[in-house]
Amino acid sequence: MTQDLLTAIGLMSGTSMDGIDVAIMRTDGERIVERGPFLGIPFDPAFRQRLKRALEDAKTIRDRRERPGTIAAVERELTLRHAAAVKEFLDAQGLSAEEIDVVGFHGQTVLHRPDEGLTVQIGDGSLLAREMGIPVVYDMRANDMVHGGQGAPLVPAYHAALAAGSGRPEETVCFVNIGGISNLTAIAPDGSIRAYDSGPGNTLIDQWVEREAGIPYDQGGRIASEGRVLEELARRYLEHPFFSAEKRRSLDRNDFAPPAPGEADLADGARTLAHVAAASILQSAGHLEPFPGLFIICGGGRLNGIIMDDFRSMAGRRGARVLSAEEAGFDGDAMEAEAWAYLAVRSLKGLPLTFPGTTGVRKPVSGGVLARD
Ligand SMILES: Nc1ncnc2c1ncn2[C@@H]1O[C@H](COP(=O)(O)OP(=O)(O)OP(=O)(O)O)[C@@H](O)[C@H]1O
Ligand SMILES: CC(=O)N[C@H]1[C@@H]2OC[C@@H](O2)[C@@H](O)[C@@H]1O[C@H](C)C(=O)O
Repeated sequence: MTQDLLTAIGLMSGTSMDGIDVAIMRTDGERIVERGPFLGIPFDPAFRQRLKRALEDAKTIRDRRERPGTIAAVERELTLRHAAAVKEFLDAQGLSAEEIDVVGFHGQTVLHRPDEGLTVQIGDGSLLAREMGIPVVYDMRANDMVHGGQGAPLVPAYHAALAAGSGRPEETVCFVNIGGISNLTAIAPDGSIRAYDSGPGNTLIDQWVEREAGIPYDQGGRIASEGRVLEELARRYLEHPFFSAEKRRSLDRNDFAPPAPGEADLADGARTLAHVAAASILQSAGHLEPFPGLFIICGGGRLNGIIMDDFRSMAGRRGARVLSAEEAGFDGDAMEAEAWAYLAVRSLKGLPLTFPGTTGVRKPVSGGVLARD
């Protein structure tokens, strides 16, 4: 593996627990030479329930190698599902395993407590490498934490590469990923990066509509479009100490809880939580100096029209433009999986994955564990 340009597959299963994203790219770990096709494979409801159970079981973990309760079995199943996803992707693209240099494997975050220096992503990198016959880089967050970082977000190095490939901007450009949790990366014209988690993204909406209506998410924001914002409830979320703290900290899915039953009807709850998702990004972007001129919105939340409308009008009042990833020439579904492909190549080359301006790590550090096939 001495050649400069590598072909890498990235695998992401994010905090929404909606499925496995597969992307492919060619890169030298600095420039993105080519972004390829993308495949999203949803989890069936029964497996999502097993993942949720694993998140519950993870609450007792004190050492990141522990696998209490159902976790060991779920980790194996998750890994085999990733191997099957790669096979499906390769078959669909007419590619063979020999044509892939490396796979970047995120795994599933089951616990994230940056204040205790603890982050756990389940996923057996060695098993995945053996199943696929391709080397795997996994566990990319741990080394950052060892060096005083928050262990997240890791996508910013990739956002910076995308921005660098789009020419020199004259204003601060801010990538926003609205996944289960939202995070942002601001890239100044001089190339400097600031990044951090910005608040709850879709996770509250997903948990709310699942509990109230038995559906996994509010498609297009249609339920929200029939409701109104409950100001009291919204304020309770937006006054959370996370937004006003001196130090930016990364979030766990459980840092915010959905409204209690009876606090809102279905539509008003969905509308209020969509407003909270948009307003939290704006509140968090308020820590940036100068305020960005352009926001590029990625992740599943960009498909919720109410979040987008709210965010457009709030950012517009601050004089900023808002584009979806696609409007900016990127693929908003594939971006995180692409990032894991990019980071895997950086890891192989010993390049930094995180920086003081992204995770608060003491110095730029690489990371990840290499499992050979
Ligand atoms: N068509 C749609 N309309 C509205 N919301 C959608 C749509 N499609 C996806 N979403 C939302 O996006 C979520 C998935 O987003 P994404 O895949 O970016 O998150 P993730 O990668 O799991 O999370 P994270 O980035 O926090 O790790 C879904 O759970 C849902 O809430
Ligand atoms: C611990 C963990 O898995 N964090 C996720 C989560 O989902 C979004 C946000 O919170 C971000 O910090 C991170 O994922 C993205 C992919 C990242 O590390 O950049």
